[in-house]
Amino acid sequence: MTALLEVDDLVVDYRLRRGVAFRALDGVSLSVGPGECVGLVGESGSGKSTLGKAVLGLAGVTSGRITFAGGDITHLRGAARRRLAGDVQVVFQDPYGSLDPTMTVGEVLAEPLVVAGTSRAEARTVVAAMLDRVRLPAGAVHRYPSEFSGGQRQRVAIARALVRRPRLVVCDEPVSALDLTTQAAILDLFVDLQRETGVSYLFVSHDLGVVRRVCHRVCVLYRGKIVEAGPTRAVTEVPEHPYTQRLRLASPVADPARQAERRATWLSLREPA
Ligand SMILES: Nc1ncnc2c1ncn2[C@@H]1O[C@H](COP(=O)(O)OP(=O)(O)OP(=O)(O)O)[C@@H](O)[C@H]1O
Repeated sequence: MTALLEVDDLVVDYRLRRGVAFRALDGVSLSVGPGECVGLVGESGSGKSTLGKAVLGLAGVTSGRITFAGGDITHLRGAARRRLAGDVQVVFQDPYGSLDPTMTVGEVLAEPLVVAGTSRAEARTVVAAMLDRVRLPAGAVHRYPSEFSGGQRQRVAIARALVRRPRLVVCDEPVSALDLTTQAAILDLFVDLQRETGVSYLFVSHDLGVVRRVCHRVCVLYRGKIVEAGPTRAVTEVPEHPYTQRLRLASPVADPARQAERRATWLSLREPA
């Protein structure tokens, strides 16, 4: 499979003060294929968000290369970066990262379409269909993000990310702030949307249980380096690297009692197709 996103030997240094830098990513390579969901897991501080930011052009790259659909986007800025927004989108942990609280949901969703040249009438139709897809009521267009629950607000953020039909969405801990039942519903939505649209995800999470539910493959990041990568089932069930094993111990996946409880809750919450 030809990769949609390719990250090759990426190094990101944060400059702390004059002459002192911190290496947040140290030679990271990974790829995401079309229609593929690749998980990036690791404990806090391992560099997950930094990788997401580098792909989005929000973190400066020291060395290495990021290519998207065959084009080098490593240092893309300005108008070229804005053009890429049609193809590469993001869902943050905090929906307010992408939702302007002063705009109604209808305005939030229509804005990227209108900016891209869609007529207002057509944008209204696309927005209505998008709201239906993320299972929000049509009346949501007139309401403000602050008038929704955290889970509903995340549905708005997902709709906003997908409204221009991007090819890749960077999902940065998109369910971490939600309770378990809402997490399940939102993760199911990610899976369904991926199947319906063929979009790819780079899915960042500290929780092996979360990536297990959505991802085809998983990469494990430890202190800025990928220490293990492979099919989701292999990495989450029989991890080889000691760090992944430790990560698994910290995850509900590892505890049979909690795993059974969690699985029962999640399965019972699966919405009918
Ligand atoms: N702007 C910055 N300036 C300096 N250091 C930073 C900056 N952003 C992140 N770091 C450092 O880089 C490392 C990786 O941070 P990053 O946010 O990518 O980790 P993470 O795995 O996403 O963690 P979390 O799950 O807590 O968000 C951390 O040690 C962090 O302190």
